[in-house]
Amino acid sequence: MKKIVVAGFKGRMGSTAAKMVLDNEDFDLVGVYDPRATETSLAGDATFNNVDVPVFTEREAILSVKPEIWIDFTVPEAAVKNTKFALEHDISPVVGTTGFTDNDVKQLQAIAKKRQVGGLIAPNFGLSAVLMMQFAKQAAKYFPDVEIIEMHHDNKLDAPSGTALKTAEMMQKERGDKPQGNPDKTESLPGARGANYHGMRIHSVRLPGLIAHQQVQFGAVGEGLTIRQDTYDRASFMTGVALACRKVTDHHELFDGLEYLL
Ligand SMILES: NC(=O)C1=CN([C@@H]2O[C@H](COP(=O)(O)OP(=O)(O)OC[C@H]3O[C@@H](n4cnc5c(N)ncnc54)[C@H](OP(=O)(O)O)[C@@H]3O)[C@@H](O)[C@H]2O)C=CC1
Ligand SMILES: O=C(O)C1=N[C@H](C(=O)O)C[C@H](O)C1
Repeated sequence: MKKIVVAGFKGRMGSTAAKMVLDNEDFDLVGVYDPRATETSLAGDATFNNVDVPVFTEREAILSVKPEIWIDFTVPEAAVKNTKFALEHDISPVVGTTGFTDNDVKQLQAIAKKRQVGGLIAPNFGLSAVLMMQFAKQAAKYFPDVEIIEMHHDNKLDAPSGTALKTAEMMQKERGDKPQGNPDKTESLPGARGANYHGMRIHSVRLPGLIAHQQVQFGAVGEGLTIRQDTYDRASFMTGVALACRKVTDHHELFDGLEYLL
């Protein structure tokens, strides 16, 4: 049984992940972490079947339960520190928190390499999203004019989404830099053309009722191609999180994307 700790266990994703760990016979939930938690155990919390799992508010204290895997769905400032802490204590991170900079990822990969600890940072654990990114990368080679429209629930903190940024990065490797649209364009409302990533435009929609959705829309002379992915339930992310928890300890480096473990 893999001993797992979940950081951000009160959040939308953290609570879903903690329940997935509890429900999986290959996994043992040895603790949950939130520095602002006031309870000391999950016993008494019906969301988690009243199981007696310790609640930690201090990172150091987590070492007492000897976790092998650290699942993280928190906020970027906390997640970068948590991932560093996990790697430095030979705990394999499985991180879904978005908002890591390229520099954060490089520094954490260096620590993982030095300590020979396996881990994963993935902006999206949904298989449909991983495929959408790969299809978009393929298409960008032939259709360099492209815009990303990502759509999320209105409680989301970061924009653009981690998935949109990763999609743009992957497409940029194929198409390079290319300004799009009319060079003489004007914007009577600032931001009307969206964020600019090496010439590609990214538009972030935030609405109640949505979970996570993305459309990658390509245009060329006389034709167009749209690749769309929809998340209808956060449970869909758990296939990828569980897969990562099973595989990550077989490795000795920190991967940046679920595709490296598929
Ligand atoms: N990779 C993927 O597939 C997915 C990634 N995400 C990403 O996961 C992250 C979380 O999303 P979501 O669950 O919707 O957000 P929520 O706001 O619902 O949850 C975030 C949780 O983090 C907790 N938290 C805040 N600060 C800390 C800290 N210093 N240490 C530990 N926990 C802390 C919050 O607790 P408190 O209430 O006490 O502040 C809260 O419970 C986001 O970055 C999001 O983009 C989301 C969906 C899928
Ligand atoms: O905050 C979310 O909800 C999601 N965040 C991730 C992102 O920023 O890409 C993954 C998914 O889109 C849901």
